[in-house]
Amino acid sequence: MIQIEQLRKSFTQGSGRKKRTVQAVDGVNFTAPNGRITGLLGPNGAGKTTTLRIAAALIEPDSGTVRVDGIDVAQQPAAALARMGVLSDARGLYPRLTARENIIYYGRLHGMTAAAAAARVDVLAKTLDMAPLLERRTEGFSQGERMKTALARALIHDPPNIVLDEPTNGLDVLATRALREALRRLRDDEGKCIVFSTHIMQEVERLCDHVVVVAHGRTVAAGTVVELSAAAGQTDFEETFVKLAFGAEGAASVFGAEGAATHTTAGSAA
Ligand SMILES: Nc1ncnc2c1ncn2[C@@H]1O[C@H](COP(=O)(O)OP(=O)(O)OP(=O)(O)O)[C@@H](O)[C@H]1O
Repeated sequence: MIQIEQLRKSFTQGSGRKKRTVQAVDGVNFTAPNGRITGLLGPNGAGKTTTLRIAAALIEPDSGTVRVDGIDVAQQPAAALARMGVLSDARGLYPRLTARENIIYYGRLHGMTAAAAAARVDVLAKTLDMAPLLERRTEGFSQGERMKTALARALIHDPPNIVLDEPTNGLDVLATRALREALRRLRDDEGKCIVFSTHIMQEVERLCDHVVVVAHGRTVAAGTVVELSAAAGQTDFEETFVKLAFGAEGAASVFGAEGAATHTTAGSAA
């Protein structure tokens, strides 16, 4: 289970008169239980990646907490990461290693024995339907093949929690469907807690048990697709999302989403 409470994070850019503070995350809250797929849905710049980077102990929050199975990520990052598989947008693989070698290497970094890592690769190859890829060097892999290998690598230590940042980016329809199928299997057969971020409504409608809508760095709504649509008084989920994420000015704001989704304050002159 992943619990995020009152998360805040700002970034400062430039210096002197050009100094700007971007409030990337400004009060994100949600709980992602085991055996469920939780979608973090928000427009560009809403703070999804920053939230997931904090959850994965890649950056520290200004305030707020992330707990993974009760473990505070900021206080015990290694213990939390041992219980978490993270697929970020950087899917760097070692090109000269085969898919199997790439995956096993991460298992060894997690302290697994060679035999345990090898056995786990065979299980993952079935779950992710990637057995034919295993002995190929990853150099020249397609986006879908890279994604599967990176996901297997993230899951090598059999973590109960899985965090994916925009996992379908760059995938075609078949690769996207294969990923969805794999995530459903991980939820249904292994009871994993799965959290993924996206700005694609159809992704959320097809896959998520629970949706957390993030806008302007904040959680603005949470529930099932049906609950959110009912609360917004809409039958169409795209309309629901626009209403929840952009409010009454909805459609007009969509075109200014980048600016509308963050709060910037000019810094004082040095
Ligand atoms: N390292 C950084 N330095 C400065 N600003 C940052 C940094 N990381 C993120 N931001 C800013 O914080 C805001 C939130 O960014 P974030 O990447 O978390 O949004 P997102 O919801 O993942 O967006 P997208 O869907 O476009 O990937 C954006 O305005 C972004 O420019």
